[in-house]
Amino acid sequence: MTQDELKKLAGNYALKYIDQDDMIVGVGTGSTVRYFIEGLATIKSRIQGCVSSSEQSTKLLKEFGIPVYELNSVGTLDIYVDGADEINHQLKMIKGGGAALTREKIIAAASAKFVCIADESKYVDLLGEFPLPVEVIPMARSYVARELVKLGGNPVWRENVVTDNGNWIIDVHNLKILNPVELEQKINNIVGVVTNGLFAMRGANELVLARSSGNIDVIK
Ligand SMILES: O=C(CO)[C@H](O)[C@H](O)COP(=O)(O)O
Repeated sequence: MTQDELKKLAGNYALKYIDQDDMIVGVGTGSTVRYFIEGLATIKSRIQGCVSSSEQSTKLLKEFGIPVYELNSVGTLDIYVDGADEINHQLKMIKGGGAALTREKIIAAASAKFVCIADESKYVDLLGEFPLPVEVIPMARSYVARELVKLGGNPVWRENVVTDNGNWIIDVHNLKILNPVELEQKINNIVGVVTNGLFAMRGANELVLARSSGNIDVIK
């Protein structure tokens, strides 16, 4: 199966988590989530709506006629479904390839359960081959980059990308992430960093993993 077919498999499988009527579902961003949203559209009469992690997902949800709520107007969400750029065996992730990491992290924090949907290529032993995205306040870009070098990384500014929050992204290459929780905290402590793409303090609760064979494994 192609990677795209596997993403679709994982996205569709996650509909099983919509197991009550009138749920408000947290949705992430990206090509795997796109399939989840397409699936949600087929059961939209059963849900109340969604909280969205990006302008891109909001647009798609609205095109499908799915109501989109502000996070501030709802309580704790039962479920948040999102993809990942890398996920390890402890279900800690690198996210932010689509530059939506900050809103994704906020909704994940405000949800009781985080279900990650991914194809097998994302499942890794060690995080860090995928460059770690860091969202920064624009005026802090070069200061933050110098601090990231001190942590052993090779920061590269993702030019021409402005996040939904009006900020910039630095991708940090060559990090061997042996302690994701510690690194997440260290990077978040650099002044000018909004957040970084390590989802380690709050990882996923379950991973819906589409194996290249076409089988789905649910890893908890
Ligand atoms: O973190 C993300 C966006 O900020 C995405 O979840 C991540 O990039 C995976 O995307 P895709 O499903 O397209 O491979």
